[in-house]
Amino acid sequence: MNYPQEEIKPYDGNESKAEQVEKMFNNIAPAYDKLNHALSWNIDKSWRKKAIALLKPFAPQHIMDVATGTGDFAIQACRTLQPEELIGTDISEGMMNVGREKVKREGLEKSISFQREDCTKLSFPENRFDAITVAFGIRNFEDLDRGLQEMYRVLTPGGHLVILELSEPDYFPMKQLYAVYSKAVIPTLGKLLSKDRSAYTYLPQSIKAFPQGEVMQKIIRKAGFSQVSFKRLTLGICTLYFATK
Ligand SMILES: C[S@@+](CC[C@H](N)C(=O)[O-])C[C@H]1O[C@@H](n2cnc3c(N)ncnc32)[C@H](O)[C@@H]1O
Repeated sequence: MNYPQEEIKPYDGNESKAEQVEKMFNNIAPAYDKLNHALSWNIDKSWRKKAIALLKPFAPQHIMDVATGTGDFAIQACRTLQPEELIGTDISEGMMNVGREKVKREGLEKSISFQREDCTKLSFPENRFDAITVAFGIRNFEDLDRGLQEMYRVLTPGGHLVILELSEPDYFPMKQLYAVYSKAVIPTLGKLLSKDRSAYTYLPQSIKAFPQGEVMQKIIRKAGFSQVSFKRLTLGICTLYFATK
């Protein structure tokens, strides 16, 4: 255990964090998209857009979307970047099944495929991808360092990593607004729509514990990445990290 969020699990019980996270996302998969867009008031779409725009100048052809979930980031990246292949990877088949249906509906099956992979032990060879994206997934890893090292290993030299992660705002008024929103609105709406209150209590707790800004920048560097930069979005409720192998 290196970081506090690695200790925070969605449920009580002895299963590992990875097992509990997989169970949680399988549970909430049918409600995830609706809840995600409702809780973020659709701002998540513009965050993904900003992240994808960073990759555009490099025209990556082999992309992996880690913790792809229901595939929103993968679909948006595929439309904008038009790569030769985009593989969405995740530990939750329930989430990816929703994604598979969406990809079919969008007619993108030729470009996007899904594969069950735990990012802390990827089955891909070295230098396999020229870009990796991760949106709102890295916070759930049982071993953050290992996950970053694995992404570094499978990226080609000069390839890019883009991470979007939720964060806690530092300043008035967003700090105070966020405190109320995360303690009252998120767990209540989460329980109502997904029937899994633990999942939406876990969400703000894991955001609070997760390394942010400069601290996270150092952790990404420690995994081997260079030119690591970050930008706070929407007054700090989300942070966008960009790094190069
Ligand atoms: C909040 S969802 C994000 C989904 C998607 N990226 C998006 O932008 O909506 C987080 C996803 O991370 C996945 N996940 C958690 N730990 C993982 C791991 N170790 N390896 C791969 N995926 C993981 C979960 O199963 C879940 O689908």
